[in-house]
Amino acid sequence: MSTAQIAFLKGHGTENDFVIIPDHDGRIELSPAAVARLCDRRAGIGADGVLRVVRSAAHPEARAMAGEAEWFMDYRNSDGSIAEMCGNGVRVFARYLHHAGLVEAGDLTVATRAGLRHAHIAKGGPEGAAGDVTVGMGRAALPEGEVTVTVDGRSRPARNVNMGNPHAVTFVDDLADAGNLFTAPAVAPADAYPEGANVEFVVDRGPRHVAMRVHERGSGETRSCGTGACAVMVATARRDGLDPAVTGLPVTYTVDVPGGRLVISEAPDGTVEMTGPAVIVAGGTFDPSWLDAALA
Ligand SMILES: N[C@@H](CCC[C@H](N)C(=O)O)C(=O)O
Repeated sequence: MSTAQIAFLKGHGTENDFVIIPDHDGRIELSPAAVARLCDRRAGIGADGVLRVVRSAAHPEARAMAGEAEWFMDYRNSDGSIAEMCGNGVRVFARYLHHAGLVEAGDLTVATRAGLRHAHIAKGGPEGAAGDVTVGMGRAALPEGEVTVTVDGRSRPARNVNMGNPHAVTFVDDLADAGNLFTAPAVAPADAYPEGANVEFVVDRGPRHVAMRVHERGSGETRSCGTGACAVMVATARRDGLDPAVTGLPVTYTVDVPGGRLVISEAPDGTVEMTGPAVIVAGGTFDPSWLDAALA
């Protein structure tokens, strides 16, 4: 790492928060330990994850998408691990691009490890309020097979949903039943999730309205998870006997998370779309030698 100061911003989507590192030409090497230190809420900047903003053409994993998406979202969990996809991250990534003057409000396409994601940045409201960002999240895959989630010695059936990344969705009577989500709930069988799982606990709030808590793989309990909320929407719709591919009608749910509210729809072609807020709250610089010293 060079000794030049590194610029960062801090942003969140329904309080799923990120350190954003603009690295347009792909010059910054972020080791897992450096990511974990940046995300440390006491010894670092503090976040659920890192969004490195790189031109697709400058990143080997995204070069093939450069013709369709100028920007690649290099997402990392707070423990430094890499995940395929981050739904709130795409909204905050789009907000950053707009905030930095790199894109106009309206439609844009973002390259991610799960492929291309199409987003729409709504024009801001009155008095400078930021508009919501909508993201096309692709289709949910629903692998067959029984899955269980165990908390405090009690096992519950769960639905295996893949939104580009893996989720186990289970229904509870009370969100407190999820217990302490700082540690990962046990999910079985292990071979249903060879790469680990994000685990969502869901309660009903009303017609087509649920609330959830989540333990995120690689980040612990977070205040929101966009892919998790989409997995919850699809699992809840199927539990409610609703499948847009069968009825030919789209279905929409409101999903409350501890950090806010997301609105999620599934279309008859199976594509899932999520709308919610995305905010940039601060920016600054850090000296990379701080990371080196901290990690030495
Ligand atoms: N917070 C994210 C999901 C981030 C990735 C996840 N922890 C994983 O490892 O799959 C979201 O908003 O989707």
